[in-house]
Amino acid sequence: MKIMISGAAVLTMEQGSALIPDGEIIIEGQYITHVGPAGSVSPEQNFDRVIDARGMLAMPGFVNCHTHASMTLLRGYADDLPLMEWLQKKIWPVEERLEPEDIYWGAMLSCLEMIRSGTTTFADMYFHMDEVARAVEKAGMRASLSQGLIGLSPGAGEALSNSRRFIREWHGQAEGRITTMLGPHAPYTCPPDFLARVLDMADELKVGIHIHIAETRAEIEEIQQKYGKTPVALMEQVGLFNFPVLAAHCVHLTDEDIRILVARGAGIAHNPESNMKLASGIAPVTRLLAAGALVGLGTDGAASNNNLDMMEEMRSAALLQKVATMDPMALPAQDALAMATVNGARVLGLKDVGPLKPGNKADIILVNLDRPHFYPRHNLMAHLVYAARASDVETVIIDGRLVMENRQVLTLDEERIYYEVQKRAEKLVGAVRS
Ligand SMILES: CSC[C@H]1O[C@@H](n2cnc3c(O)ncnc32)[C@H](O)[C@@H]1O
Ligand SMILES: [Zn+2]
Repeated sequence: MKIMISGAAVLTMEQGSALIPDGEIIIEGQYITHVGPAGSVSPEQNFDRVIDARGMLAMPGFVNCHTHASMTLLRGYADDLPLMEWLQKKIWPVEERLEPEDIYWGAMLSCLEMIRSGTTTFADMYFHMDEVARAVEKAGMRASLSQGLIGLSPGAGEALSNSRRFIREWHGQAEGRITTMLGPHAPYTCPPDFLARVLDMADELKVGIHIHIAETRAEIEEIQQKYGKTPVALMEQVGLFNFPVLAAHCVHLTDEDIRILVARGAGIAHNPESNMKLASGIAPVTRLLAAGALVGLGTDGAASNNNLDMMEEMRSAALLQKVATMDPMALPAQDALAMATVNGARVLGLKDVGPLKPGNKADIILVNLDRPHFYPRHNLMAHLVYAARASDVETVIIDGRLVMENRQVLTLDEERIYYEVQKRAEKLVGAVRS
C-alpha cells in the first residue's frame, strides 16, 4: 500500500522538533519514505490512497510507556485509596477471578480508547498476556508486552516458565508490531532470589525488563527496612540494570538513585495522573531530565487514572512539574511532547519508531486543527500540550495502515466491545461484592 498525506502541517519531532507548515508525507508498506514541503513529491507518482489533510497536523503517534490495558474492566471500581490498600483490598481479589476472555475484552476496550486518543504504541504488564497480544494484533496497534510476575505468589515459578513460552511465541509477531519483555511486578513483590531467576531468563531470551520501582513512600520504607537500601540501589545490586529496563514510576529517588538510573541507561515511565490519584507523590522529572535520564510518559492502568488519554497525561505532566518546582519554565511543552512521543519510543527500545522521517515506521496521527482552542496559531506545540483534547485526533495510522479515519476505528467493533466489557465487569465485581 502506497499512501500520500498532503496539505498537513507536519510536526516531525526530529531533533529540534521541525514544523513543516504545509507538508507531504509518503508511506510505502510499513515505512515512511518521504517527508517534505508541498510540491516536494513528483506529480508522476501513483498512490493507492491520497489523504487530503488540509487543516490537520501530522505528528508521531503517542507512546504510552506504562499501562495495564485490561484494567479498563476495573475503571471506577476502586477509587480514592492509597496504592497498597487499593491493591490488596480491592484490585488483587478481583484479579484472582479474571478469566482469559475477560483480559481479552478489557484489552480490546483499552485499544479502542487508545486509538481514539492518538496512541499508537503501548507498554503493558498484566496476566494472561496471550489475550492482550491477540487484542493488539486485532486492533492493529504496536505494543511491548510483559507477562506480570509476582515473585511472592505460590505460582511464581510456573508464571516465569509461562513468560518464556509467551516471549518465544509472541516476540516479533503481528508483522513485528509486538515486542516482549519480562515483567517482575516490583521490588516488594519480587525478592532478590526471584529477580535473579528473572535476570537469568532475560539473558537467555535477550529481552528487557518492565518493573514498577520506587512508587510510594511505603515501598521505600519496606525495602529500606528489609535490605538497608533504596529500591533503585537494591535493583542495581541484583544486576537488573545489566539489562534494558523499563522502570515505571520512579517517584521517590535519592540523588544516588538518579545517578544510577542515568549511568545505567534505564528507561523511565512517568505516570503523573496515577501518582496523583493514588497520592503516591510527584516524580522528580525535572531533576531526572537535567541529569540526562531517558523519560517517557505512561497512564498506568485505567483503574488508577482513570483514562488512557495521553493528551491529558502530557498536560498533567507539564503542570505538575511547574507546581512542584514553583517554576513555570519546568517541563516546557516541547519536552512534554517529546516524552509522550519520540522519547517514549526510545524508552521502549523501538529503534525505527518515533520521529516522522524516511526509514521510520509509519505511526502517524492527524490532529484536526479546525477547532476554537487551536486559535490563534501562536505556538502549535503549546496548543497540543495545554489546549488539545483526545477527540481532536481525527485519523490514526499504525505501521502504515489506517486504523482510524475521520474518528471511525476501522479495526474494532465498538458496540461489541462495550457489550462484552459491561457484561464481564458486572460478573467480576458482582462476584467479589457478594
Ligand atoms: C503483575 S501484573 C501487574 C500488576 O500490577 C498491578 N498494578 C496496577 N497499577 C499498579 C501500580 O500503580 N503500582 C503497582 N502495581 C500496580 C495490577 O493490578 C497487577 O496486579
Ligand atoms: Zn503500573
